Amino acid sequence: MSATRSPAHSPVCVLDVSPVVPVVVVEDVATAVPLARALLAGGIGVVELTLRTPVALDAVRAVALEVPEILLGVGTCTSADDVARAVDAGAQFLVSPGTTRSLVEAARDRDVPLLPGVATVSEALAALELGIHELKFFPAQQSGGVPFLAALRTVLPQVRFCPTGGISPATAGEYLALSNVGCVGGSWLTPADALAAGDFARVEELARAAVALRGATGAHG
Ligand SMILES: O=C[C@H](O)COP(=O)(O)O
Ligand SMILES: CC(=O)C(=O)O
Repeated sequence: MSATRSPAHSPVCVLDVSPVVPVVVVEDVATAVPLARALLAGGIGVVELTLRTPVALDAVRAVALEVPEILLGVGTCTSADDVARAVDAGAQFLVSPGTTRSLVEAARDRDVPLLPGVATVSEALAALELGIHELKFFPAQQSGGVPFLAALRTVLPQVRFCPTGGISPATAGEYLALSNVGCVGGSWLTPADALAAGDFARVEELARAAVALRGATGAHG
């Protein structure tokens, strides 16, 4: 089954949909649709389903068909084959922990935005050379966190980031207050225990709290 969905127009809109992009590891395909609906109910209009489990592509297909209102990303794309499989399953944008020319070209061939990861200035420069200005900063907390991104504002003002990795509700606001951060990524909105227990009310509640982070960050620094 190949889902047909409109691709997101550019990674710019991916960074602007929500203060937090939920990064989800789906262990049981039956949780995919209810978790996507819970995120939407809590005010989060985007989800990144990672290619880290055997059921991941089935989950993407299910959400693409049954929750068309949510902007659907597929993460942990590490090869051109992953890109093809993700787009065939219904991905509207793609996320990768790193940046390679083959990933960028594969995504462009399919006309689907890619949010590729970088963790150093040289990697960010290489991405700029490939024409990409919207980047994932991964793993964010482990790679220098807020001070690193703050330092980049002066030397790479043309780049905007979605920091992901090790971010929590307690630290997300510091990232969101930076002018070069569009949104943050994190797995805390869809905890494994809540998904296993079918506790989608908790997912909705976590989504609601994540939406409120934007208002709590104040002016961009
Ligand atoms: O693998 C890391 C994910 O992209 C983010 O996960 P985390 O929010 O649990 O650090
Ligand atoms: C972590 C990350 O960047 C991904 O799963 O795509």
